[in-house]
Amino acid sequence: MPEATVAAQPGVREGAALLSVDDVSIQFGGLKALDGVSFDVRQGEILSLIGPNGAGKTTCFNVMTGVYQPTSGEVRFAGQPLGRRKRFAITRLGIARTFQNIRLFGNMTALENVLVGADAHHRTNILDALVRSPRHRREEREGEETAREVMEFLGLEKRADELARNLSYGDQRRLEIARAMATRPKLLCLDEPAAGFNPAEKEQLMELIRRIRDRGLTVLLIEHDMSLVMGVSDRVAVLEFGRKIAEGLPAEVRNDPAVIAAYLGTDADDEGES
Ligand SMILES: Nc1ncnc2c1ncn2[C@@H]1O[C@H](COP(=O)(O)OP(=O)(O)OP(=O)(O)O)[C@@H](O)[C@H]1O
Repeated sequence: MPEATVAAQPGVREGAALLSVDDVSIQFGGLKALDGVSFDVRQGEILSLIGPNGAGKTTCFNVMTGVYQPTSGEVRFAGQPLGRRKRFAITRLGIARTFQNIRLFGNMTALENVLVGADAHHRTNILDALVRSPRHRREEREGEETAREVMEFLGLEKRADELARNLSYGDQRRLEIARAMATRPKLLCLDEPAAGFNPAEKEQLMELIRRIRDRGLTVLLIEHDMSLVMGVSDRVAVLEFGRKIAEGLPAEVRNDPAVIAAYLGTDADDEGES
């Protein structure tokens, strides 16, 4: 993969805020899905966003990726307000995400799915594509290079020519991550990547998330599986009913009475593991 893919955001030093969610609220009819939420995702960290069902975690991702506009407050990426940028513009800025429910193109090959991600940075237009201009051919070549490198990183290189729908569940989940990584993000947002995984697969996923961070990416994780969250996160932020109720190191958060109460008084370890 080209060096720029893995480089840290220029001008953002390790540990400084890469993404800032600043007093963000969003209302759906009578429901405040997010209510004055603020937190930073620091350059180079793995931050987990946790909370009971309906707490607002996915809504937060949707606000960060241009799916929804906040009713008030602001999201800044590398110091720039996202404003009313559309999804593709936010992808180009360097934020990529996966979805809670797998969203692949089932009738396309694994490689073609990843190429969709790699295309995010293409500058050529339809005319370039029609006449197969040199720039278009160069972008295609670079896109394929990036896609194949990312697939290899995720151990999917042998699946490149298989239809996405024929891949195992675990490989489909990894393919989603590959597609997001092929957009060459600085911040990778993973929405419940361990859903449906057995303990061995969760271990592998933890290892993968660390390797992704070691490539220079910053990772924001939504996850219900507490052993994974506690095992992989540098810091954890907790939402409940659209409000942030805690933020800190994993050990601090797991012992926070408000967090324990939010998980209905059950041991946080039990959440999501049923
Ligand atoms: N487009 C929408 N229109 C109306 N309500 C919405 C919309 N999107 C989310 N909500 C509501 O906002 C609240 C927060 O939802 P969200 O999906 O962000 O929660 P979550 O923390 O991701 O939950 P889960 O862990 O179950 O995925 C929920 O009450 C949900 O029903």
